[in-house]
Amino acid sequence: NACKLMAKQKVALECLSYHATASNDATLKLVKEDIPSAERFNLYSFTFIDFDLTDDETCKATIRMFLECNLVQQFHIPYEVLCRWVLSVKKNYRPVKYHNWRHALNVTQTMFAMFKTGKMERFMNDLEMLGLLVACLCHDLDHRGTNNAFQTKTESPLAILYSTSTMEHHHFDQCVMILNTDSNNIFQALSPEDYRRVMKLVETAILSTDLAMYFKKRNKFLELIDNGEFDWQSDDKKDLLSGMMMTACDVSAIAKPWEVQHRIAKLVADEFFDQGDLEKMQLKEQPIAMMDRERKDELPQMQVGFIDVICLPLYKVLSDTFPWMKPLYQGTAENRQHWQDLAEKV
Ligand SMILES: CCCOc1ccc(S(=O)(=O)N2CCN(C)CC2)cc1-c1nc(CC)cc(=O)[nH]1
Repeated sequence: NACKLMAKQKVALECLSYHATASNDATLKLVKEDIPSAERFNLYSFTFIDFDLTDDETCKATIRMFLECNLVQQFHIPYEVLCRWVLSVKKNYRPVKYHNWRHALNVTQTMFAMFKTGKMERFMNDLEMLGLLVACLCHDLDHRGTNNAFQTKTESPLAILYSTSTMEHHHFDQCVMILNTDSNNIFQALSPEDYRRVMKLVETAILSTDLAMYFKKRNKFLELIDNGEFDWQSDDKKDLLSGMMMTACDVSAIAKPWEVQHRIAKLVADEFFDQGDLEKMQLKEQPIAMMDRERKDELPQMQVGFIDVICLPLYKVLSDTFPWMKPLYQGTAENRQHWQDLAEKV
């Protein structure tokens, strides 16, 4: 309707004033440079840490993951297009405290480690691996550091465009916009059939990162496991497994070594508190505990809740079914103890 059209134009206008694609200089510079090995970046490990990587190195680590999965050769991705696309994706993440480019890189690296070290690649074909890595890198594009509830409450243009999974629809929109920008289309050599399939896969995967959808899907997933499901090859079962893997990657900071988890949790808290401040000032309303900086001493207890309600159940069913995913369950269980110790101190 007219209202949605207006909202779409507002969002588009905001993008017009700002070139979404990477510059040719930046692209050609990246094309010319050597790409360090996967071992140099520790890409095969579930304890990968990005803190000491420069922005340039994060782009090279991303390219290394695509090369390691043999996707560049397999799908005839022109190398310059891959470089431009990675730089364009990075450029379309905002410098917010948590949902930024570094988060996207970490989620993508966890998916890579799941394929390789977690041995999940045996359940995925090449097109699915390509789609899931692209979905991870794009899953939070143009995040503003505020959640779906905030879009609805402030009647933001995005909430008018998408009434459910508001941000996740926008992230997918941005992913499509970048692929449709000149010389950024890494899928350009795919057959029309493969193109349609991989875009559907990317859309489903990005939408599955809305935690509100996760609970519904997890129950369905648990049912399949209880019924002794193991082939995972039919489309709807593959969608379910991919959705679980996307959430597992999205929250995987919870499984990192304690110093890393503790430092990332502070970034998450700071972004939540910024939204809480906006709600106090702009909306004159009391934010939920998670976003209220006056209640920061409840944070350790909230993390224990997050681990018990969202993270451990997911990593348990994944590691029970796919044993090489166990490090994610183990890392999370260890961090639960650390958060519990802090919760008891307060
Ligand atoms: C660290 C600052 C506090 O962080 C949290 C507080 C509460 C809960 S919650 O599970 O109770 N729950 C989630 C669903 N909301 C709708 C209601 C509240 C989760 C987090 C949390 N989320 C993420 C993902 C962005 C990462 C992370 O490390 N911690």
